[in-house]
This record gives sequence, C-alpha cells and structure tokens, in this order.
Amino acid sequence: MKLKFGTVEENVVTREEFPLEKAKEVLKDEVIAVLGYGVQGPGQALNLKDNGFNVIVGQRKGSKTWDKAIADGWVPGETLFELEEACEKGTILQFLLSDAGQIALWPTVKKHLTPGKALYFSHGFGITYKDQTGIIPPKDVDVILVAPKGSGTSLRRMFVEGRGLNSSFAIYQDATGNARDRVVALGIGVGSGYLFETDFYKEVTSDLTGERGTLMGAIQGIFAAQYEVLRANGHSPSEAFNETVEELTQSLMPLVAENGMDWMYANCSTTAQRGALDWWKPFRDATKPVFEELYNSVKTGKEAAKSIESNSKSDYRVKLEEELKELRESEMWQAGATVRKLRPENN
Ligand SMILES: NC(=O)c1ccc[n+]([C@@H]2O[C@H](COP(=O)([O-])OP(=O)(O)OC[C@H]3O[C@@H](n4cnc5c(N)ncnc54)[C@H](O)[C@@H]3O)[C@@H](O)[C@H]2O)c1
Ligand SMILES: CC(C)(O)[C@@H](O)C(=O)O
Ligand SMILES: [Mg+2]
Ligand SMILES: [Mg+2]
Repeated sequence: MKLKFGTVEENVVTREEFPLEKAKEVLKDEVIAVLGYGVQGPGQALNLKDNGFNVIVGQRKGSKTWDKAIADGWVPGETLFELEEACEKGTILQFLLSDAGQIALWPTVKKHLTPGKALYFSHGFGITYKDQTGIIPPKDVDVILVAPKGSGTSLRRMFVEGRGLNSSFAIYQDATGNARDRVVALGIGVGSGYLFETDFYKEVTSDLTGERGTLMGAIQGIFAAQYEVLRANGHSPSEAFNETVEELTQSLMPLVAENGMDWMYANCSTTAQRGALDWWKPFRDATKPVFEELYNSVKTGKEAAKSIESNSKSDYRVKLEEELKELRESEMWQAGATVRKLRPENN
C-alpha cells in the first residue's frame, strides 16, 4: 500500500496485505536454504521454520555454529547440511555468510544457481560492490533482498514475543517474473513487521551509514565524549554513567520509541526542555560534517574495502576481541556493568 511518511509517499507491504497464508502458498514448492548460521542465519531460519516453511541450513561441519545449529533443533542429513550440499538442495539460496565470507563461497553458490532459482541477500553489499566482491549472478535467476533493520538476535526475540522487526526489500533481477512475490513472501516468512521497498545500492549505503553513525559508531563516540567531560570535572563514574547512558536506555529512549522525541521532551521538566531545544542544533551542526565524510566514504566503496580487508585476515577474531575488550574494559562500560547488576530486575 502507499503510505505518507511526512509528505513523501512510499510503497510498503504489511502483514495484513500479504498474510502468512499467502506467503506459504507462494513458497509451497520451494526449499529455502539458509547459508551461514552466524547472527542473521539463526534468526531467519528459525522464524521461517516456526512459520511453517520448508527450510534447511547450510553450515561448515565441525564449526562452533554447526553445533549451535544442532542445539537449535536442526538435524544433520535432514535439515542441516554442509554448505555445498545445501546450495544444491535449495531452490532459494539465502546468502547469510558474513559479507566478506560470501566472497570465498561465491564460486560454490554460483555453480548451484541453476535457472529459476533465487539468490537472496540481507544486505546490498555483495552486489553493489561487485568490483570488490566478484559477485555477479547469472542472468536466469532471481536476485532479491530482505534486510531486517536490526540484529538477528532482535529478529528472533521479537518474533518469539509476537512482535516484528521492520525490513527493507529489493529486487535486483527478476528472471522468473515471480521475484516480487518470492521476496515479499520471504520477508513475511522471516518475521518482518512491515516491509519497505528500496534497491540494493540504497540499502547498503544507508545501512553502512547508519551502523557507523547514530546506531553504533556515533552513539558510542557521543557517550564517550560526555562521560569524559563529566569525569574530568569531578563527577563520579556512577553519576557520569547514569547521566550519559543508563537514563537514556532505561527511561528516555522507550518514551521516544513510544511517541516520538517531542513527546519525550514534553514529559521532562521545562528546564530540560529549554536546554535540549537550545542545544540540539549545535550538536547537529558540529557532527554533520562527520556524517558527510562518512557517507562519502561509504559511497566511494572505501568502507566496503576496509571491511573486506579486515574481515578476510586470519587473525580477524583475535583483533576484534582486542578492540571489544578495549570498550568493555573502559571505565564507562565497567561502570555500566555495575549499574546493570544494580537494576532491581537483575537481582
Ligand atoms: N548481524 C546482523 O544482525 C545483520 C543484520 C542485518 C543484515 N545482516 C547481513 O546478513 C548477512 C549475514 O550477516 P551475519 O552478521 O549474520 O554474519 P556472521 O558474521 O555472523 O557470519 C555468518 C556465518 O558465515 C560463516 N562464514 C564466514 N566466513 C565464511 C567462509 N569463508 N566460509 C564459510 N562460512 C563462513 C560463519 O561461520 C557464520 O556462520 C550479511 O550480509 C550482513 O550484512 C546482518
Ligand atoms: C544490526 C545492524 C547494525 O543493523 C546490521 O546492519 C548489521 O550489519 O549487523
Ligand atoms: Mg549492516
Ligand atoms: Mg542494519
């Protein structure tokens, strides 16, 4: 249906419009092979299975995630296979390896993309940056995308709670004439709340900007800056953490989620309102050049190159753990660990 977002009209698909029963009818003869069992793999595969679709998982035997798949109820030889076997059996191949990992498996996937199959992504990365990934699908398969706008962990949790995470969807190639029904049915099947339409390029450029920006990178940067200023001015770790992070996640963001920023502002003191209304624009103006630099780095493929390069190194996991440790052991997040323990619901 067409819906107005502000003054702009967009095309969205809701569960009412495209019910689960219709999705099942569209995909009744398909074998959905979920390749990779990292973060999105389990969320999407389990939601599809619980929604009644014919789904199998492909994963490297002997890996930790192979064992996780077994623990989640996938049965070797029945619903859990080596990656190549799953590629052979699937009529829809859900390419859910890490974006860098997809480069190595591509020749195998390509070999099993016989006419009429569908190649499904949850990110526009492999296709958009094809000069760097070498992922160029044959012309006689559908190439589609459903990108849940959140972590695979949330996708599963929200499904179990009877809620739904929003996803974007896109069609890069419609070889069968049935790509649209296939992609929307898959979007409903993996547990999306509503689906909004995009293309592969827009999905990857917005997603890479978002995660580097306000969703993950910028937010940590702003937290760190405010925490450091408070600490430098003699505030205790608990005061600095509460005033920087805890109140935001526990009290104020849930209000924003419910009814928007203006409503959160309206539920704070007149003193806070005055200050927040005066200061949001200077913060916007100070950070906008950084966001512009970031978007440009995404657009030119620099961010993709960096992520492929670092994720393809053999010591990637070790280096990642070192960087996460730096965050975890920072005073701010150590204070956070103590504060979390003190939440009454955690006692
Ligand atoms: N993590 C998320 O919540 C999330 C959200 C939206 C979209 N996505 C997209 O979904 C896709 C999957 O991401 P993810 O975060 O679930 O991946 P991940 O990093 O968790 O890895 C998924 C799987 O890839 C396997 N793998 C990696 N390299 C491999 C190789 N060379 N050979 C064989 N297997 C290999 C790993 O063992 C793992 O099982 C990506 O395109 C990503 O951008 C992820
Ligand atoms: C969960 C995110 C950040 O939305 C996703 O884009 C990812 O890459 O993991
Ligand atoms: Mg992403
Ligand atoms: Mg994302």
